[in-house]
Amino acid sequence: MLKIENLSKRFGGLAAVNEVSTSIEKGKINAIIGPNGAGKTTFFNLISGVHKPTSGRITLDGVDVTHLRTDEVAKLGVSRTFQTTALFDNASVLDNLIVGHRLRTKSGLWDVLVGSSRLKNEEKVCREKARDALDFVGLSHMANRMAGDISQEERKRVAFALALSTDPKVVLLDEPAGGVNPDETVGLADLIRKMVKHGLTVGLIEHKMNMIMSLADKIMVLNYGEKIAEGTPAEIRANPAVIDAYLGSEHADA
Ligand SMILES: Nc1ncnc2c1ncn2[C@@H]1O[C@H](COP(=O)(O)OP(=O)(O)OP(=O)(O)O)[C@@H](O)[C@H]1O
Repeated sequence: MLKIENLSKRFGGLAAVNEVSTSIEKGKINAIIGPNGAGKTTFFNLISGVHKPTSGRITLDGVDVTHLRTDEVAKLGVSRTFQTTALFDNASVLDNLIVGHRLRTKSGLWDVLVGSSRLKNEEKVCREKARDALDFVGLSHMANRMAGDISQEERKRVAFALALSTDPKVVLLDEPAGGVNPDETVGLADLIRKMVKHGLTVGLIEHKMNMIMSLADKIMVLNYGEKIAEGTPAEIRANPAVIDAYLGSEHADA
């Protein structure tokens, strides 16, 4: 699905991502783990067009997407969530989703000024997509709640809904279970499994090792920007380099 070849990103003298080659495999949960500052979020930022790579190549189903902008990558089917879910706290959950969707599918100013039929149609589609996404993540009953009044776990679900509202093929989830309790983590893991069951491909960054080990089909381990291992959960758990760099340390949460 996504093929990443020799991908690097330098910030000044720092190689945040260094010559990483891997793939995000279709219909699978592809996890990325590693210590704080290992380059995991930067890796997602490169794939989703937030940062331009210093070198390397990214292809999506054979199409070169290396230098595309975020909105262009989103239109081709790559969507993502962020570590912190920025919502408009004084707007309803549904309105947050509608605005989020519009930001990703915006009509031109001309459409807005003349109230074109394209815009009206887009608005209708947008509202339907938002409701479908809310339903998928189990928050239909929260549609009219103020975003500022919902729990951290519900914010995480809204983040999933935002990512799903653009009909992606691949969803990149950056610490989806950060800051939520163990029971809620199980619920979010179920939701990730449901995404895959519905045909989505998932990229997953997470520090919660129980969650990663039970969910991932494959795990890539980054350390100081470099890929130090890749394999099944069982292979990764037994890999001495990974234990040394990450699993044996205090970084990985249960
Ligand atoms: N925009 C930026 N400008 C300069 N340096 C950056 C930028 N983004 C990330 N870095 C640096 O790149 C390195 C990798 O950071 P990144 O956030 O990708 O790590 P991470 O593995 O996601 O960490 P965490 O688990 O803490 O989220 C860090 O040293 C970070 O300080």
